[in-house]
Amino acid sequence: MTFVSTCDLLDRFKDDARVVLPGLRDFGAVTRFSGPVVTVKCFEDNSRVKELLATPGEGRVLVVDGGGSLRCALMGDMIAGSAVRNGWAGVVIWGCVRDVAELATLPLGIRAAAATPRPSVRRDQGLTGLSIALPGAAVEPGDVLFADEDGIVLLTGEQAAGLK
Ligand SMILES: O=C([O-])CC(=O)C(=O)O
Repeated sequence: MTFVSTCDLLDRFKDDARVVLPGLRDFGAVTRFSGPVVTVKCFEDNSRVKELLATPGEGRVLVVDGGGSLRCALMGDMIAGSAVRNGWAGVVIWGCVRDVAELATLPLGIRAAAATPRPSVRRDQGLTGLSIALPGAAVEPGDVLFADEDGIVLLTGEQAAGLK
């Protein structure tokens, strides 16, 4: 997908573009990324994140509503490496990551609230394909997410299809 800067998107779509509140940090080696959204909602359990990132990403972005938990990490270098091998454009997590030094070397867009060394416990819980939320912005499966140095913006698939 053609990359358009988040500032240009706001100039064009104004209040019709959804902007995630500032605060998610950049952990990957790719700072600018975009793609259609796949959603996960989970809490301190990264079963769905691991599963989905092991399937073909086809340039999509996995958006994880982890409830903002700072108690454990929903992705580390093994799962992020699987995302790279499977062609995901990025992973945006309202929650934590770990293995920060390794994540910084991976050709993947990665945004998360913070880092913590504690892994999550996989109990096979969490749902995919739901309407979820990042701070300040609702996120629907099939939205298109754009991330760059200025922030994270969401458009509907229809709005994004009109960008050329
Ligand atoms: O396995 C996990 O839960 C997270 C992790 O450390 C990795 O992806 O390397």
